[in-house]
Amino acid sequence: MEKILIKNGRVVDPANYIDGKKDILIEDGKIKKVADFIVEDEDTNVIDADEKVVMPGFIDLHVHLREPGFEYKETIETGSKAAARGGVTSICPMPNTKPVIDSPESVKDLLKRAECSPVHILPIGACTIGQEGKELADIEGMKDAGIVALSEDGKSVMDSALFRKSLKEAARLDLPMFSHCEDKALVEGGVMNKGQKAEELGLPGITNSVEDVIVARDIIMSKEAGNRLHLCHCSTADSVVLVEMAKKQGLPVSAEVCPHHFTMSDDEITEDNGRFKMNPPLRNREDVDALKEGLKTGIMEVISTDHAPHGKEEKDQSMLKAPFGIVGLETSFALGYTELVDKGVLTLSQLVEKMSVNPAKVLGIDKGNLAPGKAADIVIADITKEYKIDSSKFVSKGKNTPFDGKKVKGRVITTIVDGKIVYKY
Ligand SMILES: NC(=O)N[C@@H](CC(=O)O)C(=O)O
Ligand SMILES: [Zn+2]
Ligand SMILES: [Zn+2]
Repeated sequence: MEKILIKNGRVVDPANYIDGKKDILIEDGKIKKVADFIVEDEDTNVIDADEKVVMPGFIDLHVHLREPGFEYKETIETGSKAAARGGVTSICPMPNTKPVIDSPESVKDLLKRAECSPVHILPIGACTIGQEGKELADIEGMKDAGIVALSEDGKSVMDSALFRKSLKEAARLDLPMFSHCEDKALVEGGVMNKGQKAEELGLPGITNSVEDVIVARDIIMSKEAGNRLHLCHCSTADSVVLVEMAKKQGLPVSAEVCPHHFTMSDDEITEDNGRFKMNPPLRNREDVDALKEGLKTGIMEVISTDHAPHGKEEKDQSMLKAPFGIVGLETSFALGYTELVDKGVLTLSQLVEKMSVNPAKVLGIDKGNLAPGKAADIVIADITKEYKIDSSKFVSKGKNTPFDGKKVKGRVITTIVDGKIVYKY
């Protein structure tokens, strides 16, 4: 296998308290050496990373790949290539495909399909059969087949007694539960955040309580069941309050924030168009500020995208009709760098913690770390030059983003997975 030497880059590796100029030698898919100066052999591929940052590859805990069943929106191939383009070296696909990933056979089928992927694919299994919320799935069988977490994402398991059963299985099998928090009955047809903007556009609103009551329920129920809980796409100020409360009690609770929720508030929605529609919705400024503060203080530990590709026709219509969801794999680092690091909310090292180190901790996997001996999952990025997000360049089939044309900094230049270059700008 090719030897790679990454020279002169600013290595940002918070797991090893490193933020400074280093060379990294990669051999046999692993990190061989990290030092101030490494001399290359003749047969080494040297990557000049001068003025670039070198980080552990990002791990995205929340991605929708749409295969099987909705290949017109995305396939495993296009979604995983989008990940590579975004510097994301491991992705966790959610089970809301058709059929749903709810059995050992469907997990095995997914992993077989995933052989085409340039990045690691770590599947998530559904809590209930068909995500119908009626009957518990074969969780143990799915664990044996290779799932890394459980989630009913797309909805909550609204039957609390059934949810308790899945939490107990999660605890028994040591699988984290990834909760999509949404009280279905409270949605009442809402399509965007309830507030002045929704009124202006004449659209039905989604209140914060839709999320908050299930965040509270899931924390309380996980405390009783003894499972690890990871709260998906937190969007409200009170989610942050509740996560802080759980942490103060020492509960194994983690929470993620998606780039769109810390980048944009509902007052920035310019028109009634599906590209502004996702679940949970873009919230108000106070919520956005609370999420940023939560990221800064460390209450919110993970940034993941909830990459949710949809077809052009589906999305290019009123929010009343368009499906929920926006893409994120190819813009997450740029939005994180631009909105959080460049604006002084986080250091670059803290951003890497939230995109690489902490997601690995949530899963309990040995990644997000550039020490010698570790797998060489690495991203090299340029954080100096400003550019505009251009959705027509996305390799994802989904072009549905509200950030087209947005000026950002933070461009992924090279992505390496297990010592192999899988993307080059
Ligand atoms: N986030 C979304 O708006 N949509 C997701 C489902 C989900 O993450 O809940 C999807 O699968 O499209
Ligand atoms: Zn969700
Ligand atoms: Zn999702």
